[in-house]
Amino acid sequence: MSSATFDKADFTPDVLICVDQSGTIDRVISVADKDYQSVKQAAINNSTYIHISEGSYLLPGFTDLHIHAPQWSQAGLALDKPLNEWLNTYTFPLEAKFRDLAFAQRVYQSLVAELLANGTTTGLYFGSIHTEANLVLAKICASLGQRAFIGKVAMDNPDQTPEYYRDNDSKEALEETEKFVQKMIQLKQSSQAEITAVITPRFVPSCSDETLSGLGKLAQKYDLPIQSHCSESIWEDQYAKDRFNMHDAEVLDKFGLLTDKSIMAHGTQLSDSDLKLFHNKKTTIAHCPISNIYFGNSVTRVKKAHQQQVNVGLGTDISGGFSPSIYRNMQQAIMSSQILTDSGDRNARITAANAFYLATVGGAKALHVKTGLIKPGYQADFQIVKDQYFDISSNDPQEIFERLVYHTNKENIKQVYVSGKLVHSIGENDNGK
Ligand SMILES: O=c1[nH]c(=O)c2nc[nH]c2[nH]1
Repeated sequence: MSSATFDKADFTPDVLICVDQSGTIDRVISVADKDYQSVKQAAINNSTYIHISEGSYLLPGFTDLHIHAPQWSQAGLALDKPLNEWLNTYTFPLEAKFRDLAFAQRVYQSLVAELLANGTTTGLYFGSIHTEANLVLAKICASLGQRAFIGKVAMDNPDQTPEYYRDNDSKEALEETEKFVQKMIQLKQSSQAEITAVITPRFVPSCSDETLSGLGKLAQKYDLPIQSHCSESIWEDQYAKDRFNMHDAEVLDKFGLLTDKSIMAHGTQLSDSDLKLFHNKKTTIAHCPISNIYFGNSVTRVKKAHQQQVNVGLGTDISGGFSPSIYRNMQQAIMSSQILTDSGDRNARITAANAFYLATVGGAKALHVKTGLIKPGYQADFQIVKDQYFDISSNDPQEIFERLVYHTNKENIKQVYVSGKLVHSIGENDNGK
């Protein structure tokens, strides 16, 4: 199953999906094609054939567009305060601990394994301010086989960050960011892993003007993705207006931080004109529907953004969001859009097919990776998912699809592949049958 369009998921039974040595989908052969049997037999003979049994389905892996890696041990805790109090009370003290690399190793190993087990084959991560701990995360993603985009968090504004957890000044924020970028380039070359550095101003309140501007220039110099938060709560939206007399999105743009490689989390407060700016800049929104319930003060207008041709993907926002599962976030995205509809935005409701598109195609477009679809030329990022209600429910393809969106949990995700490589497995494939 994969997205045909924003509104429709495709279901293709009885196909052979051929993956080449580099982990790219080479051909998708239908049972009606004349070489179906011979290609299948050749794969059985050389032991590369994997059969997906009745009641299980092959789906593209998911992209999680917003993960705060150092907050993993806090997931499901401490969600009782508004954003700025939450940051100062719980989150900055926790992130400050990542100067301890042994602690970073333990937490990051657990997080990346958990995300893979939940079907997330590509992750876009905020690290902490610590260059070395962020490299620990990169090495773990490389060794566990997840495609990863990772940012050293830059935050130097003494008015909005505590002394114990900030870059000392703009010079340090920019130098450490550049050092991280260069070390990631070296690590990518030596490991051949799919890892990329991301320019990461935490958000406008945390950063001085010099840092915002310097980071915009670094993104341009190295042609890198950018991630931050934008208009994520009433407080944060108002902060930009008070400091710059501009919308948050306009501030980010002024500093060169809205590009076609930018992914801005949340956007609950984005106005129509902000969406127009996102469209013009080809910037993506990382929609984090669980987190928005706690911090967003509103529901992100996904349907409106889509209508204004703004790309949208999904994020768990660990730990503003408590769940590492993109399935759980697809469900919440649909439920939250119903609340928006009930509040008077009549066209706001999104469907299961829409949510699945965000989790697959939307995320892949944001990061300019060829994943999210099961088509020749795309990376073989797959999850094999068992429909736990196959025996007792309708087996109409559309209903199977909706059931998978609503009921899949990590126990049902049997195998996960990134670029054709098995990165997670529970249970057996019935190879050769
Ligand atoms: O959900 C969020 N989590 C964070 O860590 C953060 N920092 C700034 N803004 C944020 N929002």
